[in-house]
Amino acid sequence: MIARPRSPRARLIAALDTADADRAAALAAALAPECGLLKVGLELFAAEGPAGAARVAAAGAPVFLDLKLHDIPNTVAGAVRAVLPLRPAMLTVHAAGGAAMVAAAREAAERGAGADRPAILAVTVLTSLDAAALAATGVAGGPVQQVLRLARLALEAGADGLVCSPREAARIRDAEGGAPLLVVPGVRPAGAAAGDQARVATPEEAVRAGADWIVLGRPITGAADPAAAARAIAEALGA
Ligand SMILES: O=c1ccn([C@@H]2O[C@H](COP(=O)(O)O)[C@@H](O)[C@H]2O)c(=O)[nH]1
Repeated sequence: MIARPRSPRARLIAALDTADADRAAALAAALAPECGLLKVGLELFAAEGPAGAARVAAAGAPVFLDLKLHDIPNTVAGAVRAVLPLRPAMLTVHAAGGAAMVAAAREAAERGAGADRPAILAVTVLTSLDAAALAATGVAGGPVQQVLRLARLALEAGADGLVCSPREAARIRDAEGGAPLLVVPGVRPAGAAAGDQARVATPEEAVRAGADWIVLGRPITGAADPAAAARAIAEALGA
């Protein structure tokens, strides 16, 4: 399983959100030397399938397969088995799928790949949801409470780590300690547009709050020079 990052550059995960495999491959080639991992998400996977992910992996950096699996345990276990040949370093499931589903994902990964398995990360509360949007889904108590509740559930069920916003990272560290891997999207360099992200902070704030890895998409891929944008973020973290 993937080890914690040892340098500012290694902390950086570039999200390659595009439906175009040629563009994803070009971004991957430019960004592999500048980042710890390259993230393949729903957009590329829905458009190009495992072949799209394989083109990103060909750039040489470990791949974070951010599929946010959320289904009955048997189906999630099958999906985990199906993506193992891509050898992802990280794979996401939704904590809201419940303890049995998270446990099924972990077991399928272990059985299929042994020590070489991907880290199973549980997404807590999407960073695009503010308190009002979360309340509208029927969840009372606000994002922090819900993140902490889902974090405990997922870790007890066998998740290796969590996906949360930078706003909850420190609270998770207080509650769960240093062991869980913490992957944090909703990160914006000072002055960058938040877009649809609701719970955001800067890269430096996210790392100070306890993030192991930070995920940035549009601030990197939307830049005129994505490699330079990634380098600037790593430099701000002390590279
Ligand atoms: O709660 C979550 C979980 C995953 N993501 C993913 O991270 C990137 C963020 O992209 P930006 O362009 O930097 O906003 C994207 O791929 C999401 O699917 C997230 O944002 N929030």
